[in-house]
Amino acid sequence: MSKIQIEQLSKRFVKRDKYIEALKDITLTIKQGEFVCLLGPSGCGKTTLLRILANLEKPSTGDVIINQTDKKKPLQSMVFQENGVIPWLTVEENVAFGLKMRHLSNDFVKERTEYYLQKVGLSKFRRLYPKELSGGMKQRVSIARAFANDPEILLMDEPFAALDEQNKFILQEELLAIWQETRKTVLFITHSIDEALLLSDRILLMSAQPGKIIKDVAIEMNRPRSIEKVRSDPEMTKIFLDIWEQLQSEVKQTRLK
Ligand SMILES: Nc1ncnc2c1ncn2[C@@H]1O[C@H](COP(=O)(O)OP(=O)(O)OP(=O)(O)O)[C@@H](O)[C@H]1O
Repeated sequence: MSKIQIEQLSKRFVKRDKYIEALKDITLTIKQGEFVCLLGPSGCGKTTLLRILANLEKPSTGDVIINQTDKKKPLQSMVFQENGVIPWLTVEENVAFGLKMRHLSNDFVKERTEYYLQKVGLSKFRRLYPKELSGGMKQRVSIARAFANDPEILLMDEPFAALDEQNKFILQEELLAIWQETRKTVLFITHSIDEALLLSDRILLMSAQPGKIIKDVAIEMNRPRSIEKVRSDPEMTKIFLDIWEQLQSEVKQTRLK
């Protein structure tokens, strides 16, 4: 069943007296429960596409349809690279925030909050404020909140980009464990091919500006995956090199513009 349908989408921005063609003719279907990573050179329009899906930006032309199965659920939740937590709320209050806004029963909010705090290993830090947390802990709060909201789709914009390698691997595996349980439809932006290979059912590669989808690769490796398995698998190495070459050529084009 299709969860997200994008038809002939283009986006132009006006900057001073010039047009910037950020996205061009994007047509795409994402299935219910699919984990899709979006890769592409800097400035190719990845965040713009995510913002359109989050209804923070309107397409210039074309349509976006998110297939809503439950009207009581939010359509989407977003996780950003940084600053996604509310500084004056505790860890627990941050995770519960979306649920409280929907006026759900206190017992339900408490149970869901507790569940996701445990999933990301933050139960004993529940009373801390964001300024008392490390970068990795803050991202865990954002992930817990996004999943606790139980949205129709999850939009993640380089959520691990600011973390050190070790923390990144741990959070990637935690995210996969929660995703495998919930089977949310996820659209995840990354600059890392390794990250995309580890996480995705499918990788979409975008061209240099104006952003178009130039490659759509199914990643069929069995789950659960680990970075060690991904790096030692010959098929994954082949896909890595293929995407690497194409990405390099798109990055070079960006530099020539
Ligand atoms: N509100 C805006 N007004 C004008 N131009 C914009 C606006 N938002 C984005 N752009 C332009 O649209 C293009 C795509 O930007 P976007 O942030 O979507 O790219 P990106 O692929 O996410 O980049 P990065 O990988 O560096 O985060 C860029 O040229 C950017 O300058």
